[in-house]
Amino acid sequence: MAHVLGQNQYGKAETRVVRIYRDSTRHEIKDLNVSVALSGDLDDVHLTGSNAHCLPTDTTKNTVYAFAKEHGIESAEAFGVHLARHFVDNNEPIHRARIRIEEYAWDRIRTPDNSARFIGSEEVGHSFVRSGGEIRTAQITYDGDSFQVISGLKELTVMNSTNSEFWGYIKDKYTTLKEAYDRVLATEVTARWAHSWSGAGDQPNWERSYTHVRRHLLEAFAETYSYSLQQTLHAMGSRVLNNRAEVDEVRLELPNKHHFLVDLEPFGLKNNNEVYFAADRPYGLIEGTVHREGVVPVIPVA
Ligand SMILES: O=c1[nH]c(=O)c2[nH]c(=O)[nH]c2[nH]1
Repeated sequence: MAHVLGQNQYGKAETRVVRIYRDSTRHEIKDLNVSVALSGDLDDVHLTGSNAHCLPTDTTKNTVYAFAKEHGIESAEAFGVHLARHFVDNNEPIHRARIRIEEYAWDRIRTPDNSARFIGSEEVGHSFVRSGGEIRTAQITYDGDSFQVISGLKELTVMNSTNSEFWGYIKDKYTTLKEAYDRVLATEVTARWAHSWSGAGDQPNWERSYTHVRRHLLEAFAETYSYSLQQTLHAMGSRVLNNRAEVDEVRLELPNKHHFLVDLEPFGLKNNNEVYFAADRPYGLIEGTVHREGVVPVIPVA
């Protein structure tokens, strides 16, 4: 019985590229993990043994490094747009490119030492410490006609130590959860947001856009008096759409990082919402998309 070759794609995954800008003594760093996935007229590669349509994954890796030198890395998104356009526009059998990028942030190390090799304001121009915070993500897809850019972040852990309640839910014979009128709300945010830019006109200022979207996500989390993580999710997505015209859709994955009050009665102590057991699993997983009216959501539901 003949089998059908279904969707397929290939490319070098997780090319780690670090680009250092040495234009002054205050160096700049871009640290990316780039995964290329190409698809197109690739039946023969799978079916006949002919590699005539196959651009080697090794070449896609080399292209990442060469572009880091030749074009620089202005932002993860701009770099991905560049790569995607290159692979599709220059290789006839390749009809679609999907570039996934993770970006790791570095902070500058500051020191009180004022010796000559330091560049003022206690900042060391060439010394960095990897930021402990979130990982920035980007996915750029190009089909020869238009681009789709989905920016994002993951591992952004946040907590509200009050202003969160959860009550009034369905109760059945298996329900043991006590209604909460003042609880800890903590989550590790995974967010992705789709841009309206699809190739025409200038690209958005991706760095600026990212900074503001991140800020709005955090501000909405902090400012929402929450009756559920679902409500907080909607507030976070809405706030981004209300404030960032370049974004059409926001998808959030919010694990509820439960903080359970520890029973201190056995020790003769009263727990006034002060001592918690931070459980790591299982966790409630709250996921949802908020998008503009009339926009067809494009962010895949993972
Ligand atoms: O914000 C919450 N949403 C839920 O759906 C839920 N379910 C649960 O047990 N705790 C919570 N908290």
